[in-house]
Amino acid sequence: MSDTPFQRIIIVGLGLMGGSVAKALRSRGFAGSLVGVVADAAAVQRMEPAAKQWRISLTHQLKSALRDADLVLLATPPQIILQQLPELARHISAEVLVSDVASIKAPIAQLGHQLLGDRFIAGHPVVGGEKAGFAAARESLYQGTRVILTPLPGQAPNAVDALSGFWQGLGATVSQMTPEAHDQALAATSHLPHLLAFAYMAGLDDQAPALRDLAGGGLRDFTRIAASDPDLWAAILWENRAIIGQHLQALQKTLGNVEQILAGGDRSALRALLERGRDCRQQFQFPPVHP
Ligand SMILES: O=C(O)C(=O)C[C@]1(C(=O)O)C=C[C@@H](O)C=C1
Repeated sequence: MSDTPFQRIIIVGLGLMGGSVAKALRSRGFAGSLVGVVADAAAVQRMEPAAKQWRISLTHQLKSALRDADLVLLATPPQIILQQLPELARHISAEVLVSDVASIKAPIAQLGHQLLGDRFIAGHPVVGGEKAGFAAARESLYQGTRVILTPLPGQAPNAVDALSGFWQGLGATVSQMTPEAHDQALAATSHLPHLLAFAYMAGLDDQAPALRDLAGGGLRDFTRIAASDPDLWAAILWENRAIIGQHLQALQKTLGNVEQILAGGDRSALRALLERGRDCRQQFQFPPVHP
């Protein structure tokens, strides 16, 4: 990691995603300066011992941190990124590259480009976990995973290359698409599955006292992501609500179909649907499972 194009990196938000970037950088030998911007003075105090172990300097003042940076990585929830971008734009110098890790791209890319022009390249490492916070962050999180960058067409190729090189240095494979295509695809592969897992468990709430000791790994695996942070997911789902609404309509059709199959007693149609589901799943290339 000594060959990273950036030597002064600021990570805004040291939760699972930002914390994992910091730990990955240090464990791969990054010797430059690493500053973590956290919410407030209490967070600085609370996180100081853990941050020290990873040679991360902490501050809660974004403005003063920005003085000394060549890469600023926004790793706060999307609703916070949308609030932080204007402050960033007011204080940042011309040479700094800014990126983010949010699951939703169109509104962030739009505002980022509007405020920072070529200096902003939106990004999304397609990996995460239901556990939040710096303690849950892992140095291996990005190893073998995909990072999607959504630059403007023709945007400064040097900056895009530098950011790609940064993520590749952490073990990721980098690709590019438009923010709109990203949000359309991720609605199906990530956002709707989260919504369904949360909604399914919410629907079981009344029966939970009777069912709680009767679940196996099936329910655990199907709903693991319903253990994720509701604030974070409310923001992601809200920002992508129009596209998710379209996907929900398609899903309702599928479920209506299943209902008809069951009501009509069409066992071979049921089997065919399940087979189609299994075969479809086999086409996906999932990221590595981390312990
Ligand atoms: O593994 C999980 O718990 C995740 O939620 C990861 C997951 C996903 O696969 O949907 C969620 C959001 C991220 O932006 C990317 C990946």
